[in-house]
Amino acid sequence: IHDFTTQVLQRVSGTGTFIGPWFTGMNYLMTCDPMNVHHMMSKNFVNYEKGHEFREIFEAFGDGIFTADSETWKYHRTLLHSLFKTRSFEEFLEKIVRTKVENCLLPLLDHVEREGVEVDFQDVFNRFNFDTICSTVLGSDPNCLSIDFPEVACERAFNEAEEFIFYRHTVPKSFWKLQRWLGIGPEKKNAKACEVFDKFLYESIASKREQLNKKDEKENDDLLTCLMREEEGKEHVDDKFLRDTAFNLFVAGRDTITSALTWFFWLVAKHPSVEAKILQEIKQEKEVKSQVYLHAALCEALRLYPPIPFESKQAIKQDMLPSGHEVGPRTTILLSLYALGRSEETWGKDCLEFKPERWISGKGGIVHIPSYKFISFNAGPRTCLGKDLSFIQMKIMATSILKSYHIQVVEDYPISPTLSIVLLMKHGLKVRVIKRD
Ligand code: HEM
Repeated sequence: IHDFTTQVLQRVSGTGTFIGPWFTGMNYLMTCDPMNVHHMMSKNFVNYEKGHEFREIFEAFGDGIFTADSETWKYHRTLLHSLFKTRSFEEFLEKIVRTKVENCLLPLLDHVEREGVEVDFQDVFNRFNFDTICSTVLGSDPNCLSIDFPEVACERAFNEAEEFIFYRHTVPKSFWKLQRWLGIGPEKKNAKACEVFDKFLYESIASKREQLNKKDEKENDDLLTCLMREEEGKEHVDDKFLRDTAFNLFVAGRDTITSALTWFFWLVAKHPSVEAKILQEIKQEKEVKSQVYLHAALCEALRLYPPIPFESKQAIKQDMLPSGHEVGPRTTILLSLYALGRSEETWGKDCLEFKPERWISGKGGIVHIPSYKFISFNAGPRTCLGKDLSFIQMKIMATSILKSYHIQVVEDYPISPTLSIVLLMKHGLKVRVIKRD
């Protein structure tokens, strides 16, 4: 569907109207025009919100940052910004990631190599990231990543709840609402998954409160503890508020990084010259922040395969987009991040090629590309809050793996994207790992 959308948008110069059959009520304006993106995300930001319909579809997100608008969003944004953008939080995350790599990821890959078996890298990254996000947000590690690939109920429930959201995008509102009311079909499965995941979150919150009340907490730096400490006594900081914040951070931080790393490793496996250049850089640069070529290769993977392939916005008042399209109040606008990353007008004739070099300037630094063109981390006031942290984590993981192993994708393995709100691989990424000398 993403490639199809890209082709259609190219034919209509980047913006067009999509009207579903009359009974579906599905009328959208679709765009991948960077000027429209700049207009909606930055210049006239106040006129474009997520809107009520978005909140209905993304019900499981509650009142967290992803679905919030206006004052509620500002409150969440300021709060999370103050927690994320500190040196100590960056160090806390880096320590968690490095420990997990040393204690779990590398031993698991050693085992896989010794046994000579195939492994699904997407599953490995998903498990790694679930453990990492649990440690970062809740301060505890469920150990999903281990050589026996255990089935962890809360992780599975989270996967199901997330996959389900796409379903609500594809059927008329009245249809899913009826299914929800009757408790049947995918709605029933989703309600069960949410119940399991909510139980896990509420239990974690309760045990944190107990620790804080007893004042026997160790020096905990996890986000939930920081939030409880800083916002103590504020009326709205109840269990529901903490649940919603945690859920939003799980979605933000888990599948996005899984998606980015899975497509990155697939692209690197298909481009041996890129792999050789990354390895050469790893030998020279010990600090992840100085690895320019690896940074460029990750940006290139994110351009071609943006983990969040589309976003939706709703206009509040009548407006005119730079492309000349009129939008009325409550018009839903779908932005195809996927199509924008593959637009010939923005990226040139070689837009479909994987070329990290396009990100490197003559002076050897990273070329600055405005976020309304490289939109994988969103643009304007709602730019992703975890962008810098993501690069640190992805670079540590990519360096640790590539330094020790050559990755070989299983021949003829089917590679195609899922139909979901996050661009994962439908069949995972089956690989063999070969130890380097
Ligand atoms: C490769 C990794 C990542 C990518 C590509 C990415 C991309 C995005 C995108 C496209 C949005 C806008 C979504 C929307 O408004 O519908 C977003 C928002 C956000 N991201 Fe990320 N993200 C990544 C990792 C992370 C991580 C690790 C965190 C933190 C744990 C994070 C935290 C957030 C938050 C809090 C927002 C909401 C910002 C707001 O609405 O003001 N992200 N991200």
